[in-house]
Amino acid sequence: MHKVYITDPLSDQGIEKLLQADDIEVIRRYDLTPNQLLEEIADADALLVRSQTQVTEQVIAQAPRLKVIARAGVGVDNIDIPAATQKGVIVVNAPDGNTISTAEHTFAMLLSLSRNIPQAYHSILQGKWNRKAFVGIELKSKTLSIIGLGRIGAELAKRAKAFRMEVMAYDPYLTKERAEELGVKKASFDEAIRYADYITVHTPLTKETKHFINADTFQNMKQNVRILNCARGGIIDETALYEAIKAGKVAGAALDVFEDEPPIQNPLLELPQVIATPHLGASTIEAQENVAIDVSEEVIRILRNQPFKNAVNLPSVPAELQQKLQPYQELAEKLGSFLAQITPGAPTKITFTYAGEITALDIAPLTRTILKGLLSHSLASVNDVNAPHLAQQRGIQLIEQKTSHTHGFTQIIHVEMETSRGSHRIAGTLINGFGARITKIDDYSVDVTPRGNLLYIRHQDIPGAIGKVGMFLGQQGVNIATMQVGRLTLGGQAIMVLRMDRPLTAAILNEFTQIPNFEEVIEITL
Ligand SMILES: NC(=O)c1ccc[n+]([C@@H]2O[C@H](COP(=O)([O-])OP(=O)(O)OC[C@H]3O[C@@H](n4cnc5c(N)ncnc54)[C@H](O)[C@@H]3O)[C@@H](O)[C@H]2O)c1
Ligand SMILES: O=C(O)[C@H](O)COP(=O)(O)O
Repeated sequence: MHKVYITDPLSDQGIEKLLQADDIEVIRRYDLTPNQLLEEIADADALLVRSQTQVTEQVIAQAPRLKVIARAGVGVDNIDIPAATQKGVIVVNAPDGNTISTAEHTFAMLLSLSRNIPQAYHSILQGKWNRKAFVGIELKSKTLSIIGLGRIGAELAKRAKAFRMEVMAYDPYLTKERAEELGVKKASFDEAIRYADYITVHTPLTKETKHFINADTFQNMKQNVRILNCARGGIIDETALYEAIKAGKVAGAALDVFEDEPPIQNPLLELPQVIATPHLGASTIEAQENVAIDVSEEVIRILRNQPFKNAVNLPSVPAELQQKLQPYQELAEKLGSFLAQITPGAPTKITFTYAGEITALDIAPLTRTILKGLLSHSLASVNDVNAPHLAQQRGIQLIEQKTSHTHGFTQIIHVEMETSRGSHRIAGTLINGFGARITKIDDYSVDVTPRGNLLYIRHQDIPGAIGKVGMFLGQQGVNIATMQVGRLTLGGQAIMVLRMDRPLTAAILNEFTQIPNFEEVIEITL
């Protein structure tokens, strides 16, 4: 039974599939202190959060069974992604489900800011009828600059256009075609800042966007500019914003997010020009249902080892590619595993070479799988998520290449591993109707099904070697299912690969290695 912990409130309708799954137990624990969280989630297989739960390195370390952290929303800045990646924990989010709600909320803030609606409401509740104090401005013909024209930025642009605003956007990934399609002017950062009547930020919070809007930026803005942040606290420097409002440069600000949430004694909230909401961008019935459905489905797929879509710490593999690569996955993992078992020493360089039909595909996911197979023999808890990271951490050089040399096969995957104690190579293919085959080990051509209990023997090619192996294993009651012999020259070095019906005991293996002329005897489990 998989244990799924939900530590921020999610829509009941949205998590229905999780609640109904026979193999899943859902445990809901809200408003935990950081210490309670550490105590509670020790047996979690999955953790579902919104923006409130801080999923730190310590939290991840505390949950050794954790396979997936799912963020029911967009921003993953409350999750320590490097720590999750290192531990092989998949992080998924729900990038699409709250786009419209957040764009609408931003637009509501834009209108509220322009017409002083929150301030006027507050005043009327106090019994006042002060029409002069709340004279606003129209949106029509004003310039709105959108910093970050992604999903939310683009939806906001459409709404602003409908209100006949001039829309400018700064986004380094914005193409001319996309800007034209949305009817927005593609601007430089400086232009977006200099000519705007309203500036709204819709980027993620990253090292680059932290304090993107700062004291210097405010200097370059128009007098009486209005500022909005419904993305992430920290993109705008709050101290600089406070000073700019106080100095009369900024006429007003609308904030849904803060550098520290909840904002306690934040001086910005004392200014009458500032309107604020408590991180409500995604808080609609629809958005909450959407994101909860999205992450519930992802979590179920991941716990059941099925393909999933929105991993933040794994390059996404389109479903069509995933389907085409599927038949190669087993071969890839077994090649890595076999090679690791015959190659002693610490890996320094691994070269992955692909030839034939397979080169038409994006082979990066296969490289990750081979690497997982390779590293699993020396490291604990390796998976597709952390394998490249673990290799990089250990200074292993990874080379991925494609070639046209198929050596007569439709496709070939070739892996060479160099270690502190030498190097070995392995190649394999998929044979139509027969499945995966190892076709080469170092320079020896073989035809080995990479499955089960194998015995790899390196020996001198002398008469009687095969008989000795058969006799020895027969005496031990071990049946040989298949046997492959590879040699380069008559009487030279040779190898044997046997498939046995059962594994050998340590004592039998030890006795085997004592037989003269068998230079290396390695039992391989695939
Ligand atoms: N207030 C809320 O409740 C709420 C709800 C949803 C999302 N958000 C936040 O809104 C933000 C945007 O979400 P989204 O779904 O539109 O994301 P998105 O990934 O679709 O869009 C982000 C855009 O920012 C651009 N960008 C990245 N770095 C940039 C930079 N240095 N300068 C300019 N542009 C840059 C990207 O190219 C991208 O187009 C995120 O921070 C997210 O966490 C907040
Ligand atoms: O990044 C997001 O999706 C939003 O900030 C929403 O956060 P929430 O799920 O805590 O409302």
